[in-house]
Amino acid sequence: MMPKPSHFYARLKSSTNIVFGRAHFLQSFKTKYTYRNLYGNADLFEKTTLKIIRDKYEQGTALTAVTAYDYSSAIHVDQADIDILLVGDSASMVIHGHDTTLPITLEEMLVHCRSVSRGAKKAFLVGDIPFGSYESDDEHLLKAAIRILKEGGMHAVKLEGGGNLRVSSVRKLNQAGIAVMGHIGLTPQSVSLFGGFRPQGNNARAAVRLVEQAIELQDAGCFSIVLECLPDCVSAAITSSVNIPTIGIGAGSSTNGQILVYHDLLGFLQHPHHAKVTPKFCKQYAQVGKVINDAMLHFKNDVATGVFPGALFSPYILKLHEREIFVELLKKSGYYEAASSVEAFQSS
Ligand SMILES: Nc1nc(=O)c2c([nH]1)NC[C@@H]1CN(c3ccc(C(=O)N[C@@H](CCC(=O)O)C(=O)O)cc3)CN21
Ligand SMILES: CC(C)C(=O)C(=O)O
Ligand SMILES: [Mg+2]
Repeated sequence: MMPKPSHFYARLKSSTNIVFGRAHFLQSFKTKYTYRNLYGNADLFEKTTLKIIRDKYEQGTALTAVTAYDYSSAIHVDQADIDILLVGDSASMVIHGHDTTLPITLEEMLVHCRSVSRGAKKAFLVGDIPFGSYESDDEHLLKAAIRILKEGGMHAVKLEGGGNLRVSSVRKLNQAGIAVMGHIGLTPQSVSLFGGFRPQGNNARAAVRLVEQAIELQDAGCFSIVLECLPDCVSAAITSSVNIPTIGIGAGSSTNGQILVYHDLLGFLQHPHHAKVTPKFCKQYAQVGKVINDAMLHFKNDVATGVFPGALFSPYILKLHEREIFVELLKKSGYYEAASSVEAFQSS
């Protein structure tokens, strides 16, 4: 049961120091009422906090992360107890069919976030801040991030890149109470600058810069960092330099966790267009695209040959008595063709 508002004020009033009073109030609120009061199910809430990620990291358990873009994919990811579910701006490519992640809008991302948050009950939900939402000013970024949490139902946001501007953005987001995941290495939103989806950290100076960026992002308050398309030894250097979990994609085995795009992991996209954007570091754990193609052809063939739906998949029945009246009524109204088609049906 939620405490009545009068309890809040009584407790606050009775404290001599308002700062102490607030801390005391929060502590006693937490222990006395537990999160069950706020979220309905304390077990589920516990599982969705950052704590589980932190605990796994500290225990040395590898973290798993997968992207999802809608309700049904979110359920699949969630049911497998994947730790982190990322609503990636890769949706721009795998869902919307663009060649890069640049065109997807904040509004489109929010649709994906809302859909995913309805399906996922356990995973920690992270939403990518799309290109164009943080390049101009922090005000803009803050508004986008707040919408991703408030309207999209995410638990945290992810933003790409390092350097002074990003570090200051991460600080501002943290000040606003928003958990941030960093993302360095191949940051697809910089495809224009990179001139393609080019692997990063392939010379010593660039590799050192990445280590520095990771440390800066950690110090700014990121709870985790995605490392994309880096040599294994560069990921290892980064991972050992920070005390927050690194999550790799095409970044070798030395990170604290791995992330893959849903469709890549499932071998969803067998279409030639996707062959060109399914990176070579993706392991396909199934050939779902082939399963879909085969099912489509099977359905088409069944309809063409009359196998589907057949009696088995035609569940709605007019009882014999009603059918006879139906025929009579049709005849009375002069619908002779309709009547004989019902009769033919009866005799078949
Ligand atoms: N389906 C999908 N999977 C992803 O992992 C993914 C996306 N889409 N979209 C957003 C980014 C883009 N990513 C990519 C895309 C292509 C390569 C790739 O093929 N790189 C080549 C070099 C290409 C070049 O030099 O132009 C490579 O050799 O790694 C890598 C990462 C990773 N992300
Ligand atoms: C590949 C992951 C890390 C991502 O940012 C995305 O899917 O958008
Ligand atoms: Mg992304």
